[in-house]
Amino acid sequence: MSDLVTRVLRDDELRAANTLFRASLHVPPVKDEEWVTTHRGYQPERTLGVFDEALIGTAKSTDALLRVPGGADVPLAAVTGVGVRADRTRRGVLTSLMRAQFADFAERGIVAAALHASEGVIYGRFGYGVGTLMRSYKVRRLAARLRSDLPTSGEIELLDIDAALNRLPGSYAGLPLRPGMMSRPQHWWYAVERGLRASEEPVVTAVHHGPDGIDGFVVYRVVRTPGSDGTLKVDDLHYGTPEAFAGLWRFLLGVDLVDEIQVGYGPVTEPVELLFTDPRMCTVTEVEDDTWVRLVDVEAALLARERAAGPLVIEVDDPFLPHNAGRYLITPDEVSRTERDAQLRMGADTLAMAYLGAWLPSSLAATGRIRVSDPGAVAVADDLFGARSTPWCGTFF
Ligand SMILES: CC(=O)SCCNC(=O)CCNC(=O)[C@H](O)C(C)(C)COP(=O)(O)OP(=O)(O)OC[C@H]1O[C@@H](n2cnc3c(N)ncnc32)[C@H](O)[C@@H]1OP(=O)(O)O
Repeated sequence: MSDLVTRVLRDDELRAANTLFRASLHVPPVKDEEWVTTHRGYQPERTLGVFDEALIGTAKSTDALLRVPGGADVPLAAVTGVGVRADRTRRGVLTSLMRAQFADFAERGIVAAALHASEGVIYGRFGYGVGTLMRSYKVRRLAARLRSDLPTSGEIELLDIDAALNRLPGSYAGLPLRPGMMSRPQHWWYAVERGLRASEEPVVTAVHHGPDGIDGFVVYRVVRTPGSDGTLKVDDLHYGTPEAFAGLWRFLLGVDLVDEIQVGYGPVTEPVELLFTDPRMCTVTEVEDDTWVRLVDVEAALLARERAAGPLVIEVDDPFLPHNAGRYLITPDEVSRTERDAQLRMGADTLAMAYLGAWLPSSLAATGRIRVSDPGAVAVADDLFGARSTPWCGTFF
């Protein structure tokens, strides 16, 4: 593999990278007329390519911010567009891309990286772990009744695509974020634009106006098949107040010619079923991994999140990013390197699974992912990393 070259791609090489990525997912290339909007989704200088005689592998990222427990934001690289030419897989091309990406992230002070994995076996070896979770659910639109004690204030307004692209970025930026959520950089909205404009079904955006402006929105499509009522598919749903939560659902339940509402990407701990007089109107169809998170700078990551318990000494193994390897003393006041004996030992991937609160350390210990030298430390770690709600990213990239 020594004759491989891995480097940042020039702007005029991005289309080939996009075509390669799509081919690796068995998806046709974008059409000429779609390339203009697709291209705008690429942040300059953030796409890597691996070459032998030709381009054989690619990965890209977008700079953003990650909300961590306690409310701080850390620099995030949102990684996507990973693909290797089918006749060049299993020769270390992805490994080379990951090494080059992490070197760049570390140099630029990125604290964490995140991605949506196409398969569960790929990214653990590079120190990524399941850091947020998501659930899919469906609601019986014709039978569901909202509880009478829900708030009723606020107004719904429909926006066309141009107005939505104009107003949603600012609206999203003003909403409170859960741990695991991220800022949405302009390049992300550019990438969304192509999907909105290329959709076969009309895409509808409804915003909820509260007393201080837009405090929630939903983006959806209605899919109708001959002989049956439609299915309303929610692509994006965010809100900042109970009024907006109830108001958006009141609106969705009122959309005509719809039998079922499907939400494919929601938070695990979002009490939608409690909006209805009969909670069984909502059926959870799937709970699965959302983002895989990689702590590029373990010390900075631990410092940034809330630490309401401790002291705790953990040892982190990180063969892929050795600067992270070693022992850390974590207390409510500080995070520092230490020579003290470790109470818990874990890989960087496992720490990433606990970091945002997706998995309790006791669960990680029970499944052998955390090696325990001091059994009393497991409860301390649960108090330290345990979350009030299951982290969720809520932005697909
Ligand atoms: C964030 C995103 O964009 S997710 C989309 C990822 N892309 C895809 O799924 C498209 C289709 N797949 C591909 O393009 C490629 O197979 C990739 C990118 C998944 C892997 O690329 P490769 O160059 O084959 O990976 P590489 O050779 O560096 O593999 C490193 C190790 O991971 C293993 N590995 C990599 N991919 C897989 C896989 N899909 N299944 C099982 N093992 C895998 C390799 O066997 C190797 O193991 P080893 O070190 O024990 O020998």
